[in-house]
Amino acid sequence: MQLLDGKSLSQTIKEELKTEVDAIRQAAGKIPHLAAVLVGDDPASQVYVRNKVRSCEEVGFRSSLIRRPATISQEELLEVVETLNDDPDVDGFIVQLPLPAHLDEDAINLAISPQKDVDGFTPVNIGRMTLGLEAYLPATPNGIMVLLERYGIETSGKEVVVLGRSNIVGTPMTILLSRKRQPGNATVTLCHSRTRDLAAHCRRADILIAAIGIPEMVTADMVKEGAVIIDVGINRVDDSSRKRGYRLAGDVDFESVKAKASAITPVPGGVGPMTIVSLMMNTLKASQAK
Ligand SMILES: Nc1nc(=O)c2c([nH]1)NC[C@@H]1CN(c3ccc(C(=O)N[C@@H](CCC(=O)O)C(=O)O)cc3)C=[N+]21
Repeated sequence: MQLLDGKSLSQTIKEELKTEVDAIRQAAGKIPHLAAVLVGDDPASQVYVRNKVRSCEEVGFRSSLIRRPATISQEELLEVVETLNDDPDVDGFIVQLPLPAHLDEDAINLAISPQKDVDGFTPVNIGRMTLGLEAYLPATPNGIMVLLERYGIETSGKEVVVLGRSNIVGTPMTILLSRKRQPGNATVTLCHSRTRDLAAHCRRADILIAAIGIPEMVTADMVKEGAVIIDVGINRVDDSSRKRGYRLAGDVDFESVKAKASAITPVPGGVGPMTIVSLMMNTLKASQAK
C-alpha cells in the first residue's frame, strides 16, 4: 500500500513556487498577493485560513487576512468584496465558506470578479472549466488531480466513483476527471444521498473519491482490492483522550481500508495540503495575468 503523502508533495510544490516567486522578485516583477476574507470565528475555518496565510509566507507571496464579525450584514460583506475587486494590489481573493446562515453565499459568490476568483467558484470559471478553457480551477478537485498526476496514477479508462455532489468538490471533480486530457479520460460515477446501493457502486471503483462529510463512512467491505482511495473528508470527532478534545477523521475508515487499497490519502496530511497548494498556483497565475 502506498501512502499518498499530500503534505510532503505540497512542500515540494511550494518550493517550486518559491523558486518562481524569487525569480519574479529578481526581475523586479510583481509579487503575488492573496487576500482571504474570514467572517465569524468558526474554529475549523480559522485553522484553514491560518494554513493558507502561512503557506503564502512560505512561498514569498503577500497575503492579507480580512476578518469581519459573524454579525456583518450582506451589504457590508458585498462592500468588502467590491473593495477587493477594485484593489489593483490584490491579485486574487477568497471568501472562506461556510458563511453564517443569515448571509446569502450565492449572492456573495456572484459578486466576486472572475479575474480574481482564485477559488474557481464563480460561474465564469466553472463554465470555462467545463468547456475545457483556461480557468481558475477549484482548489480541492485540482489539488487531487495534481496529486494523481505527480504520483503517476493512471486515470484514463478507469472507473472513478465520486461520493458527494457539492459545488466545490464532488461536482467539479467529475468534470476534471472526465476531460479529454491527462489526467482525465476516466469513466465517472457521481453518488449522493439518493443513490441506491452506494456500496455496490463503490466496489466497482478503481479510484474512489470520498467527499461526503460523514466520518469513516467508507469501510473495507465497500472497497475493491487494489483500489486507489482519495479521502476529502476532514471531520472533527469527539475524543476525550486528546488534548484538544477531538481528533480529525476522514470520510474513509483508514485503518480497515488501507489493507485493501493500492494507494490511499491520510487525514490529515492528504488532500488538505494539496487544496492549499492549488490555491497558491491559482494566485501565482492571477498575478501573471496582468
Ligand atoms: N472559499 C473557500 N475556499 C476553500 O478552499 C475552502 C472553503 N472556502 N471552506 C472550507 C474548505 C475546506 N478547505 C481546507 C483547506 C485546508 C485544509 C487543511 O489544511 N487541512 C490540514 C489539517 C487541518 C486541521 O488541522 O484541521 C490537513 O488535511 O492536513 C483543510 C480544508 C478549504 N475550503
